[in-house]
Amino acid sequence: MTQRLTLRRPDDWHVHLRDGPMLAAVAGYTARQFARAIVMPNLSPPITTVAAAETYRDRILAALPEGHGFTPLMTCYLTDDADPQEIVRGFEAGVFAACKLYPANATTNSAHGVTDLRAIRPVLEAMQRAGMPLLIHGEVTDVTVDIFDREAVFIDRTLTGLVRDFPELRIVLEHITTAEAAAFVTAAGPHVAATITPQHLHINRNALFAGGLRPHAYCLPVAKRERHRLAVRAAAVSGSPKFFLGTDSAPHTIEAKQSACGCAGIFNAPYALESYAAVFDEEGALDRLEAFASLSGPAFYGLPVNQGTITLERAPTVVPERLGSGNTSLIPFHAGEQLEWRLVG
Ligand SMILES: NC(=O)N[C@@H](CC(=O)O)C(=O)O
Ligand SMILES: [Zn+2]
Ligand SMILES: [Zn+2]
Repeated sequence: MTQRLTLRRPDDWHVHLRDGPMLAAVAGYTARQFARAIVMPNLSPPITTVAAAETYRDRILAALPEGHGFTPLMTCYLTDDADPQEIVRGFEAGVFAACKLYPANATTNSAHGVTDLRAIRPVLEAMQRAGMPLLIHGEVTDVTVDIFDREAVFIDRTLTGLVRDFPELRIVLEHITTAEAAAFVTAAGPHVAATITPQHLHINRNALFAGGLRPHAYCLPVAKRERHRLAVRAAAVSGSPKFFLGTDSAPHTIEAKQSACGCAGIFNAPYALESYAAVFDEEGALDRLEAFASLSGPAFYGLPVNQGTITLERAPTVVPERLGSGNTSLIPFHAGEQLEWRLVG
């Protein structure tokens, strides 16, 4: 049995670091586990300009402890009136690593998202020419579509056409949750990839209702049936460079989660690597964790792999019931559970 695992320093290709006191509370957890992270722009108001991304990046760096060695990779939130020039200028200046497409009202802080892809065709054309990645929250917002089908329907109604019309556009289907998404990405060309969260590898939709309503298991896209979890797991451990790590760590205050209308989002940053390691271990695929966590993401984004390594040790780790204090007290993913791996440095 493998007892120690040393990997190139990994990156998180999808994280919500928030702003203000919540940023201060959570940034260190991500910086402790990852060298770089793609930081989601769904603040209120969203990050839509180069200037806003630069000042947000400064606030992230200011929230980190001395000597953190962490690089936030900033993203631009697409709206119907997104400006292709501003976006490409930000990409070429090294401020924007990618653009994020939220279908309007699909998820947290997506009210300003795109209502009709036709509105952003000039942006997509400019991104395709520049080689700038498009990151997609892939769910339809049509309320007549069952919530558990919204990802699969998005693939049929939107993504298939997008990939056909923009064959050179680099696309990441974020936080995939279905067998359909895994199959679509596998079958698509090398410009199409996907990120996978820890929660969608660990839980199926039963977790939302285990003995009662479980707000801390609620995120979007919502966890699906077991057969989908198994398909997403198979994709993650397949060794395919199209599937890589993106935690989608999405902290909300306890009050916002434990509410009559609770927010979507699972806070998984503190034990993300331990959580992924558990999955790769259970699947007999620990030898593929490095590709998933540290190699395939940089390859897709055209960035160098990180210098240095991290080490995971087989040792029981009990995840606390709660982290932090006051207004930024948070319930982490796996709260109160034991994971069999520990990040030792
Ligand atoms: N994943 C979530 O459930 N929530 C995210 C938004 C998102 O990534 O869709 C958030 O910002 O809270
Ligand atoms: Zn999302
Ligand atoms: Zn997200």
